[in-house]
Amino acid sequence: MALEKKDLAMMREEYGSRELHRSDLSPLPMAQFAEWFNEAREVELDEPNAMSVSTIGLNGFPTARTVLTKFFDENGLVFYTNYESAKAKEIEANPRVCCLFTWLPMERQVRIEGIAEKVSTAESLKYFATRPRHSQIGAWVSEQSKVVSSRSLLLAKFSEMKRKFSEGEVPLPDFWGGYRVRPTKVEFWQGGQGRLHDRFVYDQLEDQSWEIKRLAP
Ligand SMILES: Cc1cc2nc3c(=O)[nH]c(=O)nc-3n(C[C@H](O)[C@H](O)[C@H](O)COP(=O)(O)O)c2cc1C
Repeated sequence: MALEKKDLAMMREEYGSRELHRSDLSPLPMAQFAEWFNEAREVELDEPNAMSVSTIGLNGFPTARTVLTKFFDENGLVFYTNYESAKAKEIEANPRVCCLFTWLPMERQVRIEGIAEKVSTAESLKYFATRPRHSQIGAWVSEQSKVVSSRSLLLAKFSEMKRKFSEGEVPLPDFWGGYRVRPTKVEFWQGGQGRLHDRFVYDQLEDQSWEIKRLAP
């Protein structure tokens, strides 16, 4: 059912359930991220590890898609994908990416700009081994981002791969693996009353230390 334009314009939430003060912040952005991420898990948000990753398309337009973060630490965030997908080609041409987490029930957003690089095969293998078997086979089946004439073709290829790998472990495809996004700039946004939101940005300096600044909402 289509919303009246008027109704859509009236859709708004009042924020302000929490505040973010400079004194709350960890000196390191990924430590601060860990704190917020753990809080998102504690309140049982749906898929808090889902993030939108933006790349610069080969045509110059920015482009974005959702992926799942499977690991993070002080060195950055890791997600897994097909190394021949559109995003992979874009990262190869320009490794500058932006990751966005939107945790609406907590009135929070985290924006992470950084440089994407492939993780080692050993790291991808370690993660691949933990995936359910059908997901491992799925990685072999999908030529991600390419045009496919029908779903039945995909299903036929899935059956073929299932037969091929009917015994033993499913090997890691050489066209599949992880990217680590090493942050260079991280912004934490906490919704505030009267749209006076709290925003703090961590900028990485040349000596690798981090400078924290409050931004106007
Ligand atoms: C909730 C959610 C999680 C997703 N997780 C992944 C993921 O971890 N890795 C991945 O390659 N694609 C994932 N996708 C699919 C991507 O959004 C995207 O369609 C796909 O990676 C192809 O993107 P590309 O053509 O820009 O390379 C996910 C989609 C959604 C909605």
